[in-house]
Amino acid sequence: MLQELGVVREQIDTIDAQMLALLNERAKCAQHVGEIKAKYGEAGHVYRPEREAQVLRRIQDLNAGPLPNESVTFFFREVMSACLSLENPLGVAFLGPLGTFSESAAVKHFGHAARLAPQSTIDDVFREVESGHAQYGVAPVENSTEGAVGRTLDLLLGSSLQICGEVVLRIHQHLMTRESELGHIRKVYSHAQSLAQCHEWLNRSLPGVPRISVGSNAEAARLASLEPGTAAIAGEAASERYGLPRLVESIEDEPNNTTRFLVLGRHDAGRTGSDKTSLIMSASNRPGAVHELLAPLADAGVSMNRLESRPARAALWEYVFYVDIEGHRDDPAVKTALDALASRAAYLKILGSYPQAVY
Ligand SMILES: O=C(O)C(=O)C[C@]1(C(=O)O)C=C[C@@H](O)C=C1
Repeated sequence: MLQELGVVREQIDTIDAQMLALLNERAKCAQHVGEIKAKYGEAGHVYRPEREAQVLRRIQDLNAGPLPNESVTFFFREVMSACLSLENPLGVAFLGPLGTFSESAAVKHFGHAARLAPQSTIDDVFREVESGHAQYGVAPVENSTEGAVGRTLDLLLGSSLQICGEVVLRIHQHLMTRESELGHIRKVYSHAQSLAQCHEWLNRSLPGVPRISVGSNAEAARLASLEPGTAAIAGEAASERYGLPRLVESIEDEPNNTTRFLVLGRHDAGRTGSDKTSLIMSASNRPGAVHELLAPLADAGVSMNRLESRPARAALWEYVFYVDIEGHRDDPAVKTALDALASRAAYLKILGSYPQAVY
């Protein structure tokens, strides 16, 4: 056996050396790209969301296995993250603390070479990017079970920031504890939203055990790592951050639980052919107004992915509508629809066009 293993390990060593040489070749190309951008006065636009989406989609198309698309996508994202950091490391603000799902979303999108800056509120995430302290921000916008994140929607209304990307994260909640059996757990810590997402599992598996709601999942994991007889419900990032073993994995009641995050910056993204555009509109308060407002989309053959209404904060209009449409604002059909919307809507704000999330 040892001889057979030795032969294959030698092959692996040779391949690793080739991969290393190729990775550094690629990194030199990225440095060269950086020099070209600087020469044409675009040094500030190092991060190119449309290019990254194209690279990842192409890799998925080329992938012949046995590695699954999820693994090769993760790997190439990290490669781009490292290459980009040679051009100019990115500062990315997100809703902290470290160990939350927002951190996982930021890492999933920007890779480990980005300089992550945890913030205490979604308002601070916006502020950090608006002030230029961070180049980009990551903010949750909707969860498949809990619905819209109202604060993010409200801030988009008044902010000058643009949406340049989206991240879709599968939310897996794990029960983590230093205890070896469920029977030893006398208290469960978690964020209220995570407790709600695991409500049925808790009723079934830990009946009568008090559930304590705390500020974040990461805080729950920190407490459970210190206090014997307790557990936390949190994601993988928290379990790794606090070295807390996962006793039962994926305990969320809804197996397709996902959260969508927006990537915010001071520019949006170029066209990739598989894009989204986000808008805010308001209609006057009379019967049929909303239907009339949305008609230009159907007329131009543009699909709507999402429609969310929020009470307007200024009493000028009763409601504002957050609309996601398929396509880029430079696509002819989208352009036609946006021109028609601009002439009908009492208020129209284009939040940005950006590549659809690459999973
Ligand atoms: O193509 C570019 O513009 C690059 O800067 C190179 C590269 C890459 O590594 O492929 C790196 C960062 C950008 O966000 C996109 C792509």
